[in-house]
Parts: sequence; C-alpha cells; structure tokens
Amino acid sequence: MQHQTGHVPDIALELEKYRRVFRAMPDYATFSHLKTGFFIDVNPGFERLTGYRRDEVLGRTAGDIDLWVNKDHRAGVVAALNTTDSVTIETQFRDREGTIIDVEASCAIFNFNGEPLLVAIVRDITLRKRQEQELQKYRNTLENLVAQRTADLEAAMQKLSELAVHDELTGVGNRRDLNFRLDQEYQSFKRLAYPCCIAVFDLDSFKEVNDRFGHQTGDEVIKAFAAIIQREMRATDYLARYGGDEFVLLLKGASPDVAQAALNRMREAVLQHDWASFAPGIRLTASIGMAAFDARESADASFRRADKALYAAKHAGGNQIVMADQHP
Ligand SMILES: Nc1nc2c(ncn2[C@@H]2O[C@H](COP(=O)(O)OP(=O)(O)OP(=O)(O)O)[C@@H](O)[C@H]2O)c(=O)[nH]1
Repeated sequence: MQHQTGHVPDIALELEKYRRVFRAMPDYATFSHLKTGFFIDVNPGFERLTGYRRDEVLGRTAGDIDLWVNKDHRAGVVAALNTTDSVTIETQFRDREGTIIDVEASCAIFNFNGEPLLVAIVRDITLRKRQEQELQKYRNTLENLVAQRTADLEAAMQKLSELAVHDELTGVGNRRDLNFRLDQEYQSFKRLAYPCCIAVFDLDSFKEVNDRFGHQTGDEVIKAFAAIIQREMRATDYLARYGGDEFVLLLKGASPDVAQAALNRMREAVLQHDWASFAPGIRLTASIGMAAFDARESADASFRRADKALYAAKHAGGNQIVMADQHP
C-alpha cells in the first residue's frame, strides 16, 4: 500500500540522517542565522574545539563569545557569500580559555523555510600551521646560510683575483702582472710607436732597517716607499713590486728626458721623506736604473738593461739615477 503523504516521513527520515551526520562529524559544525548571527545548532566537534557546551551558546552569537579573533574575517565571509556559494578561509578562533587556535573555516548559505542560515565547518589547523612555520624557519635558515656562503665565496674570489694581479703588502701590481703589462706596453710601442721607459727602483741599505728594527718595520718602510712613487707618478703609469724592496715603474708615453725628470722627483721625495718616524735615526735613499724601449730588442732585454743600470747606480754610491747604455 502506498502512503498518500509518503514524502513527509521521508523528509523526516532524511533530516534525521543529516542530524546524525552533523553530530558524528569530527570537525566543528554550526548552523547560525545569517542575519542575526545566533547559533541555531552546534555539534560535539564545536564543543571539543571551542570548549563551550552546546547549551551555553545556543541563542548567542560568535561575537557574544568573542570567537573570531579577527572580526573583519567573519564580516568578509558573510559579504563574500552574497556573490558566491561557499567560502573557505584560514583564520583564528579564541576558545573558552582564551587560547588562540588556527583554523580553516568553510562557510555556505543554506536556506531553511526561506530563512538564510550560515553553515560553518571548521577544522583545527594549528599543527599544520606550526609545521608550515617550522618549514619556513628552516627554509629561511637555509637561505641565510646559502646567502652567507655565497657572500663568503664572492669575497674569497675577489681576494683571489686581487692577489692574482696585486702585491699583497703594497697593493701595487705583482711580478706576474708586471710581465703581462710589460708585454702589453711593448706591443703598443712596437705597433703605435708609443714611447715607454722602464725604471727599476731599489732602496739603498734597506737590509739595515730589517736588521736593526725588525721585519715589521721593514714592511712599513716598503709600503711607504711604494706610496711615494705612486704619489709622484702619472695616473697612467704602472707600478709593480718586483720583490723585496725592488719596484718597477712603466712610464707610459714618456721620452727618456721626461722620464728622467720624473724619476729625479721621486728620488728626491725618497731622500726627503721622514723615515725616522718608522726607524729612529734612519735616512733612506733610492737607486734607480732606467731604459727606454728599443725596437731592436725585446721588452725583456730593455728590462735587463734597466736592471743593470740600477746596479751601476748602487755601485756609484746610491741615491742616483743611471740611464742604461743604448742597445748594443
Ligand atoms: N721587511 C721585508 N723585508 C724584505 C721583504 N722581502 C725582502 N726583504 C728583505 O729585503 C732585503 C733586500 O736586500 P737588498 O736589497 O739586497 O739589501 P740592501 O740592504 O737594500 O742592499 P742594496 O740594495 O745593495 O743597497 C733583504 O734583507 C730581504 O730579507 C719583505 O717583504 N719585507
């Protein structure tokens, strides 16, 4: 036999089914009036998450129990539901004890007898949030570490590339760089007839500074010696430390006469320098040998002539400039 009003008990049955599901859900679930915000029903999941009993909150609003930490989030959800069926946001709830819980709330409008109700299903995501934060912290630490290592590496590379061409004590070119520059200048001289003089400098009796005042004072004297030459040379000239207290200067574009005048200024500056500030009672002078590039010989041969002239200057008593003999 068929019921005339068979659909009535079916709906009651359906509603009972939904009520059971609502109560059995592990997550927080609530029905509330959309307009007033009053809770109509809350499930045991709500009680577990918030610490409030069902009978404490029915007929009250989320605002009454100060549930949403950020009230604007709830207002935003209600506003969004005007234009969309459901909204899911991450926000924070405050439980009965005042503890803040990270939650993910999914809300939808549900019409009951023409009355819009707000259905909210809420999940505690504190653990997931904590894991995310831990992961972020770990990522930040890693990124910082990588950035630090990269900076260290770049600094080391920079230092290495400086050491590749610069003398560590004085900062002027080193011997390896000198060979390269000498060759480069010689090419310009050969191809463009661009004159260049080579001067080799050496302090007279420098050994005495080391012996009497120590190696560290000797280092300071070498640095000051380089600084004097640098101060007096042209910006386009090139200075390198050949070794010990011996320096090589390339006077680019200078004829022997011009070079000799410049070198004489440098010799005088060394003589006049206040060496006593490093090593009491000491006076220092420099010997200088000089040669001009000559197209009939190699750059090395010109350099050797300048070096030989330096020894002639030393032999003649120091504190002087000797021009190399012409290419034989
Ligand atoms: N402080 C210091 N001394 C150095 C360095 N390199 C070499 N020397 C010393 O420099 C001195 C160079 O010797 P010479 O140039 O032959 O000695 P000198 O007394 O100047 O003799 P002359 O050049 O003939 O006047 C030696 O005592 C080396 O030990 C350095 O980097 N620092």
